[in-house]
Amino acid sequence: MHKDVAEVLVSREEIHEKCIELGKKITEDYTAKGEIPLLVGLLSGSVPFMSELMKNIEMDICIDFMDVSSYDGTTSVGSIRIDKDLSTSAADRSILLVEDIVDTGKTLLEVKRMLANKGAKEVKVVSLLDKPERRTEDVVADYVGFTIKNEFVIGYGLDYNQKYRNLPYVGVLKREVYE
Ligand SMILES: O=P(O)(O)OC[C@H]1O[C@H](OP(=O)(O)OP(=O)(O)O)[C@H](O)[C@@H]1O
Ligand code: HPA
Ligand SMILES: [Mg+2]
Repeated sequence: MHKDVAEVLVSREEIHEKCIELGKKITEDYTAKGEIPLLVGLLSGSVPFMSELMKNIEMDICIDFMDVSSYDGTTSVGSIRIDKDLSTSAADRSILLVEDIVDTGKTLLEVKRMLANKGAKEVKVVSLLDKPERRTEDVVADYVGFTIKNEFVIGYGLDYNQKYRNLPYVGVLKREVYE
């Protein structure tokens, strides 16, 4: 375990199993409604989860990425900045947004609004983690891997000041690292 991790919340094996389960459910749901989703990953946090999840979706999906940022250290700055927009047209597409975590919900709410403004037919969300205690916005993910307690987590895409994204598990960051 990394020296800055207080506790492992979700192991790499649990994430692996969850991605199989979520991929199966997403395949079934989209097959049933006859839609091919455009998977949109939010950079940078969604990268490890998206790469694991997409391998378990058995349809001819397309993928794209957006880069939006809202966090400085452990603090949500309240407004989001777009650093990279979609390369594909969102018009009339069934979009499945891929997130590492839904925390306050601000990022998700803004991105959902942007995609709706671009004419997306549907915007659903799959998130590896959900931290409902911190929610300030009325927004939910349609598919959730793990619901976690209100602690700052790192690993499997999640960072603290751009560090720890490569850890193969999700862990709680030791308070002494940021206090
Ligand atoms: O629900 P919220 O309170 O909006 O927080 C969740 C968002 O914040 C983090 O992204 P961040 O802006 O830190 O960018 P990153 O993915 O590059 O780390 C995380 O990856 C989510 O996208
Ligand atoms: N860890 C890392 N990034 C985050 C978190 C978190 O707990 N919440 C929102 N962005
Ligand atoms: Mg971040």
